[in-house]
Amino acid sequence: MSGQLSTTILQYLQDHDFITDTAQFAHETAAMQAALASLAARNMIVYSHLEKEIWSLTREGGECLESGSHEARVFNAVEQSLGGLGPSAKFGQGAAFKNGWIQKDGSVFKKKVDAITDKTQVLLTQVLSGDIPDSKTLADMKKRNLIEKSKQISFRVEKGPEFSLEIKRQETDLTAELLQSGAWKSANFKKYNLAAEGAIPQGGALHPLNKVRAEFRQIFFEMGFQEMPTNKFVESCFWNFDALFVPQQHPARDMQDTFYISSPEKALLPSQDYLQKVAQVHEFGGYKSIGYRYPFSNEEAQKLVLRTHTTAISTAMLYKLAQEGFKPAKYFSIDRVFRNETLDATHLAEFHQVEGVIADYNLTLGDLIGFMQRFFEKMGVTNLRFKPTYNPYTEPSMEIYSYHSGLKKWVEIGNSGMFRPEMLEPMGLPKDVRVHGWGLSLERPTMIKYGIDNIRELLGHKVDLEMIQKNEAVRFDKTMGREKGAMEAKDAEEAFAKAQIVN
Ligand SMILES: N[C@@H](Cc1ccccc1)C(=O)O
Repeated sequence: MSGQLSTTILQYLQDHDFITDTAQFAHETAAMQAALASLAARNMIVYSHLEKEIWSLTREGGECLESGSHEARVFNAVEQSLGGLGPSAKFGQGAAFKNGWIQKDGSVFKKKVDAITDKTQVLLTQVLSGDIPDSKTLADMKKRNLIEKSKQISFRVEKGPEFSLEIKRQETDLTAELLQSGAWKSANFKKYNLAAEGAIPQGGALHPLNKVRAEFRQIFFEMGFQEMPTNKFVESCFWNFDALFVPQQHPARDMQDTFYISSPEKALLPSQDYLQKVAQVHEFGGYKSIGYRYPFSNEEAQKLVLRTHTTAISTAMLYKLAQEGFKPAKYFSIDRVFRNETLDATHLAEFHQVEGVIADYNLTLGDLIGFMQRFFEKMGVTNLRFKPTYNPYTEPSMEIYSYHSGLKKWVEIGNSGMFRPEMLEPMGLPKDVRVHGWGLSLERPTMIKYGIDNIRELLGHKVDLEMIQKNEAVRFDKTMGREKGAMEAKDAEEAFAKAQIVN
């Protein structure tokens, strides 16, 4: 509280009982209000707002007050030179003519009278002192941009029940000292300000990707899936490609598509036995396959990459499952993958892949289609179609499409398939075990749910931390279409229809 101003107010009230208008103190409004609010909180004063419309001079008006009106300046300059007058020459001529101050003699201006009274300047002085001229004159001055109307806030103040000249210290806390000394009996306690806004708590906030990830995880857990350990970004080409029966010449392995690691230079290879079997199936086939018939290179298999899909982890998990003695399993993961993409509003060089794998005896393509329908239904996407496609590691393979009612077309939302025998049998999985797999990106549904249309606002160095902090903790309207009041199935379907896998 500004002590000086408070003292002035109290002093004045002591002598006068009330202040009709604090404008008389010519003090800044905000400081005045703060001082009054503080005194009022102690019941020392009572105050109310006054709002007045006042006329004040514009910058131009101020200039005219100082150097004379435009017309007076024209009058004074005529017969010498109007050149130095600037815009005043233009503005003032008309009025100087109208006032009968000047006349035109051929092409030159001449004075018509000897002396003038600058009425405009006089009026400006009046306005400044609060002496307001008649409304026609006011309107005229306003039109000439000399004066403007503004609001002035001031206050009416009177003594309050606790009025005194002395501002007593107010206690904010009941302390042990106050209690022990007995001072609490006479102490003056500061009132709680229940209308004060609390301090914004410092703390972390969940990123939208984390929130949507949590929703996907929930669906997977509900459906009996176990989470795969995806906590490593670097993979060998063996696990990222070879074990998946991706030929060593496949375009996806090109530098343009995949980030290679230069140091360390080499990864460890898996067991000699498994490596042999994988090399064998690439070179010569087996399990009713004719293979790719090229010389398999261990060096190529040992190269290190930033994993291009989490299917590398699924593959290692399936291998482990085979080693430990096969039991039916359902695995999922949601984690980061890297691809050497051209960056644009919907593509980054890294994104998160949602991936699922189901391994069981004698699964069919029908089982996969049925499962996909149930899986996507949990997210509110009910209208699915499947289109045959090609993946080196699945056969058959299906792109998953959903009808986008906004775009009025079928849009790809995921990729899926049944892993090939060339991939599964070298692992030692029983022959009648079939494995479903599918994947989609986490970014696309998140962008749709949170209304973000540029991926760079979601991930990377351009992310606005405030956007993350201010995001709702819970989206009541946009959950996966399961709870009451959840996103309309149609909207959810549309949202997910946009969630295309980046492949
Ligand atoms: N790995 C695939 C997704 C997929 C996983 C498993 C089976 C089929 C497809 C991708 O990156 O798009």
